Amino acid sequence: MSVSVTFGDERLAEQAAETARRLAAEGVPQALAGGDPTLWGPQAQQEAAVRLGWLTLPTTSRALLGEIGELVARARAEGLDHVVLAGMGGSSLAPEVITTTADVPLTVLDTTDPVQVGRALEDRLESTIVVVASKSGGTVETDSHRRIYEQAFRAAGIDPASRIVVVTDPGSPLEQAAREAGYQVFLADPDVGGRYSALSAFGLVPSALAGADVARLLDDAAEVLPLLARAEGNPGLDLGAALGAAALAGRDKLVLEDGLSEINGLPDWIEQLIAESTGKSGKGILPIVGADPNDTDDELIAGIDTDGAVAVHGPLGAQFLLWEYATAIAGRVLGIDPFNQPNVAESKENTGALLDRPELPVGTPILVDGPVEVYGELPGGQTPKDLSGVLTQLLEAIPERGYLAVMAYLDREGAFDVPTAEGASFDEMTEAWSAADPATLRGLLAIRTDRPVTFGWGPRFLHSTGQYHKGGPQDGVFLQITGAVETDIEVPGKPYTLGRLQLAQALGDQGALAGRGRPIVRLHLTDRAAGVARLLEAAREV
Ligand SMILES: O=P(O)(O)OC[C@H]1O[C@H](O)[C@H](O)[C@@H](O)[C@@H]1O
Repeated sequence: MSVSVTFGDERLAEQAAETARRLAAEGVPQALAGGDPTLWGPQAQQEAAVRLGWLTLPTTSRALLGEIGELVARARAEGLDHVVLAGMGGSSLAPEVITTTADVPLTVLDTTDPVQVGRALEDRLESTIVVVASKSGGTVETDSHRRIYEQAFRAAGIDPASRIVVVTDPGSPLEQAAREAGYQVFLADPDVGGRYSALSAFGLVPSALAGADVARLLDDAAEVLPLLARAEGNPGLDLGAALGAAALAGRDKLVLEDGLSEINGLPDWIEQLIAESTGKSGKGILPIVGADPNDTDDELIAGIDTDGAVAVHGPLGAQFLLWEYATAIAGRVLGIDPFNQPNVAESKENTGALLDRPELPVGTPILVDGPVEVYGELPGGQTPKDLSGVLTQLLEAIPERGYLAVMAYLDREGAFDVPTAEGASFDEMTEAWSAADPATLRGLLAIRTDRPVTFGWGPRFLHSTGQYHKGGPQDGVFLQITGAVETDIEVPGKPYTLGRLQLAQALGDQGALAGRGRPIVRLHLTDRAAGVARLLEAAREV
């Protein structure tokens, strides 16, 4: 196995080398590899003391392999061939990369979209096994999924205890509920934060059930371990020094490229790791996924097994550990605590308060353009005549070093349901999917500006880039998209439906962003399919 960090940019290589030398002289690599919690200053020390367990996971997680193997064998013997993972952020992003890279199917539920959850429920319930994964055990989305699946299994005459497996931290409310219900429980290492948990039970249990070789993942990570205490020839130090030094020098937009890499989807996982770890106290590195570089001077291109100003080569297990270590190093360089997420709770609290109200305060649209209603206040105060005018005004409002974030509280797989002509070629099908996919908006807007345009699915991004949006540099402009719900799903035992929760999540985050004075507009699609089509059409007219 070869693991390396290489530089395609001389200036960056020099800055990184200088920073790495300084860190080595301070004894940082050795101290980090040894789990020293004092590296991020006195304020971070208490949290860091219980957040460095990821450094030993490549060896400690091996103890889980026996029990995981037995679970996999049982699932196979019982013909449970549909693996569903309910988990947000760090509790699902790693398994998603592991299984897409291994090319094995896993249905990930990190959404409150009723259409998307409904599709999963209708898919092979009789042979479904659900992994409910939540470190805290209190995450509302995951709690809702558990309740919904319990009811669905019971209604189908299936004992939920034979189909629900839980991954959580010891002592969490989910552990208690799971024990009472008789579910199999995997307890994760509590000294590992969510976004650092790829090589813990959170990454391994669902991935193994789906058919990925998780022992191999640990082997590949274990090979990196001995390098991490080194002052020289330490790829984690080189990467962390590069990320930190570049950001300090103003290159704080991190374009993640994975070109023809065999590792599939790692940028989505890195996005959470970097955004939540660094985006706070008005500082941070903004990860940009799925976008072409703009060649601006605040951009840093990082390649995963492909070229870049900095490039990281190595198998997936090694990549996980390297990026985690590098993020901790970058945190030290930037002077932030890489283990907390101080602003995530705000939107959640807003959502909770909104759900207590009899009606959600949606407001009155300032403009209606066919199937798209526009809510909020446009920067500049004037209301344009149509949707493309709205998009133009948002693009014009992006500050010099800022960005536009598109946040779609919609069904992330909906585009694949679009009817395609019989006998359509793959290219024709791709074209049809792209024309029905809200994510297509990102690229259409990106070509109208040289500022970064990011795209996130709500509420998934709330557990990832949401921290950066609220805690990082206050130069974002925000575009929310919500959609009408035709068939809603009740959350058993709760006074809300998924649709209401989803809308409350959008409004809760809107409140947090608007409260910071950030420009934010919500587009509501009164007909989802027609709304996406109109939106993409309007973006082409900008
Ligand atoms: O695993 P859970 O406790 O359910 O948490 C899932 C996610 O929730 C929060 O929003 C955190 O900011 C994330 O870092 C975490 O990954």
